[in-house]
Amino acid sequence: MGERGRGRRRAAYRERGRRAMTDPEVDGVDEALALVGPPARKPEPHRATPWGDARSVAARAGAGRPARTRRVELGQALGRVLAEPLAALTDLPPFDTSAMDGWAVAGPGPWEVHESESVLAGHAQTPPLPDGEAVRIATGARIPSGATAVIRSEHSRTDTTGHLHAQRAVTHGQDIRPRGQECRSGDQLLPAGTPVTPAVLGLAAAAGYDELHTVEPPRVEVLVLGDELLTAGLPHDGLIRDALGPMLAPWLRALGADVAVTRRIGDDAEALYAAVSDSEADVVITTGGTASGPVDHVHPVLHKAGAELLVDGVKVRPGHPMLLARLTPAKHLVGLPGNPLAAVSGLLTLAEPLLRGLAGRRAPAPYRAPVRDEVHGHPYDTRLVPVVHGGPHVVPLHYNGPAMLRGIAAADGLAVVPPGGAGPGDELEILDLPWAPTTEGCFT
Ligand SMILES: Nc1nc2c(c(=O)[nH]1)N[C@H]1C(S)=C(S)[C@@H](COP(=O)(O)OP(=O)(O)OC[C@H]3O[C@@H](n4cnc5c(N)ncnc54)[C@H](O)[C@@H]3O)O[C@H]1N2
Ligand code: MOO
Repeated sequence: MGERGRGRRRAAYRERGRRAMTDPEVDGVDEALALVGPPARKPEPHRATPWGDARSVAARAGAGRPARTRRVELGQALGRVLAEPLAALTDLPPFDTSAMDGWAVAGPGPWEVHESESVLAGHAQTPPLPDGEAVRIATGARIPSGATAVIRSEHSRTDTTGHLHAQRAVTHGQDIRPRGQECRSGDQLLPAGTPVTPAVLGLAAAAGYDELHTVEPPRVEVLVLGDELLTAGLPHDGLIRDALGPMLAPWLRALGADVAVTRRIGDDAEALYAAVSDSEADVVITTGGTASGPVDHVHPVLHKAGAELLVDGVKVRPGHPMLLARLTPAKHLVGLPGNPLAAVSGLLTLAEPLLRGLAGRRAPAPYRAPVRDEVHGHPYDTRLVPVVHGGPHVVPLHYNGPAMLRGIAAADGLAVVPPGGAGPGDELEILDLPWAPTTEGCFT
């Protein structure tokens, strides 16, 4: 290539780099630098683990320990997962039941009505119903023996002689829910590993349970590092608000963790060492201090604690300095980078698979969706980009830089963008967030 051609190419790279530096959609300084010029040579190989491998390592670390289980009352089981299959303790329904308010009838009509008698839900067995007779019945009440059908009140009329007539054809067994229609005692209703949702609580109660045998949620302690963090008020004098403290505990709970405490620790290696060593949590999560700045104490503290680094950096943007360490066979540490979206990336890359294993949860089925717009890629690493589901596509959101939360706050998922990026219509793996956005904003 001639000098002019090279000059033009350098100018084009500079322009792309300049755009990347200022475009909030482009993911941070690293990408910007990567775009400034064609790499003179391949980058130095580093210890960073490919994104998919890092998730597998974290999942294996979580699954490698037998889960602690406990029987808890139904009211305390929400959000845990079943430690054993949920088997029905009764037939459901437990007896033949009326599905409608109306009349229980026996044999063909018209039927003689006993107005003084009626069968209500919650009452003990009523006398048998002889052929040719009808008795008033409520939804959910036991069907008297001998009854062959239920006629809805609105489909019946009583004549002056006290006889009941059906206004529609009556079929045998209509509007009767037979005993055991939903399940028989002993049937498996749900497998072990099912998250206990409000619906599961309802099913368990209906099936006769007072307590559920559940996996104990892993205990998590969050340590927020940084001298520059304020817990209230407006940023001032180089101090900024702690965005991770308020975000992580509820997010971790949504991932099945029992967050005992969120503690703030300044940039103090001794304090961090003491907090990590003394913690009785199953998982310690730190934020910040993962890089190699003068007050980035996470690596030295792990070294001093004799921890084994299972993942030390991940080929993902944002969040590449994230790490996973084994402090003891029963205690892990996830180091989330301090940049807030980088911390989210670490949460979903390392903390989520680790906690899933410890909480006895099954992995969600991976799925892909076409992306509506072009998404810039990192030259070598995976990118995680906030998206929102919109019709058949997912829509990538702006404001996805490592220090930004504006995009993720409007997102319901993260798209996994391979090195080099994706074009409109390309199918990308999607990591769902455990909630749907409640606000709309001008982000797309
Ligand atoms: N020489 C290098 N420097 C940096 C690298 C690198 O590879 N080489 N990586 C950059 C990347 S990428 C990230 S991400 C950060 C990771 O930094 P740390 O984990 O050490 O985090 P800090 O330095 O403590 O903080 C980074 C940034 O985030 C802000 N922060 C920290 N905690 C919070 C919080 N709770 N709420 C809101 N904001 C927070 C902090 O003020 C900094 O601005 O390192 C780069 N540097
Ligand atoms: O991009 Mo860093 O990876 O800001 O997390």
